[in-house]
Amino acid sequence: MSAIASSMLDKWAVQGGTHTEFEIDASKKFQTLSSDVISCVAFGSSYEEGKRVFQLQEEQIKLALLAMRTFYFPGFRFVPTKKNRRRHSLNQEIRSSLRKLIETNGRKCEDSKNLLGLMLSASKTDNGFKMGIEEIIDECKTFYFAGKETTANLLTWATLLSALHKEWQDKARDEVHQVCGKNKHPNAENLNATAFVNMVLKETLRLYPPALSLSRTATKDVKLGKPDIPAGMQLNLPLVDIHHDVDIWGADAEEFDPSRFADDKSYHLGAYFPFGIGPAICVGQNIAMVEAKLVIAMVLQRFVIDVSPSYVHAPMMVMTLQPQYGAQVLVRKI
Ligand code: HEM
Repeated sequence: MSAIASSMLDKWAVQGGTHTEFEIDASKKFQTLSSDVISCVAFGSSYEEGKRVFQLQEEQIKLALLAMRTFYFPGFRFVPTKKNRRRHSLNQEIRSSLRKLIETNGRKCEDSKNLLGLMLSASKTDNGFKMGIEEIIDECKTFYFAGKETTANLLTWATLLSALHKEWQDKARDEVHQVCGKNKHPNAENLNATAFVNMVLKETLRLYPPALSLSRTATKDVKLGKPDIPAGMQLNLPLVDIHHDVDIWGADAEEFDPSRFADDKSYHLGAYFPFGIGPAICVGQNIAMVEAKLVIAMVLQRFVIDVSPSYVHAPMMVMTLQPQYGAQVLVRKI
């Protein structure tokens, strides 16, 4: 991870050339970085190899959003309209790209402990947990999707908020320099001691949670307080609204204040749940937080960040919460 982050930051420095300060779109940079990290850490491949899958999934998201905004007639998805045919062919192409990727990288992953290696070992066991290739492809699809957008958005909003709140950026950088040094890559031990970075990330996840809401379907009749919920009813948990609720967070709920998470302060499970809640809670939350802490710490080690005059604040929901016109920031080498 640190090698991938370091290579991205080297490219920033080259992009700046002789300029002391230059503009980057943090959103684009972090999309590529998190794609690379998930490809490498989970599947032992690189962004270039997984690129086609990411591109196809982006097109899938656009088509899924269109469908979600349209009135749905049961069975309509089987009608061979132009969009439905494209949806089908995208799914086929993603599956065949992943199948090829598994064939190419599978052998070298077999002895490694990455996700693909573990799934391939599970495909060879004779116990009740044997996984078939189609199941492995399904899991890969989920991990590619879940691992890329969410972490990229956390990094993007954390960078923007640090640029807007220079006092927190300075505190976090001083701490990183003190704990990890100015030139060395942070490691697992010293990253744990970067309390301010952690607080900034947690507050970012409160104000700009990548997943805005969760949905659940009642499997049996239940009574939740006063309302009766019949089996089969779909419930929407408006995570973002709860994270901004003044009754929970106080009158300054809209303000960015990482000190809410000082001294590892935790909140009620139903008040703060950026990674979901219950048995379906995000399986990638630890890797996502390690990645985010590492990348933010490495950015702060090398650059000072300001919001660019060209940045337009327009958070937009595209499956995850993204900046509609990009996240333009000015970076200055230290
Ligand atoms: C900041 C980053 C991330 C956020 C905010 C996030 C958030 C979430 C949320 C809200 C859910 C739904 C949980 C629920 O329904 O209760 C979820 C599920 C999931 N996430 Fe993440 N996620 C992040 C990063 C990742 C990463 C890096 C991976 C992969 C390495 C990942 C893999 C998954 C998977 C596989 C699920 C489905 C779990 C299941 O249905 O059993 N996530 N995530």
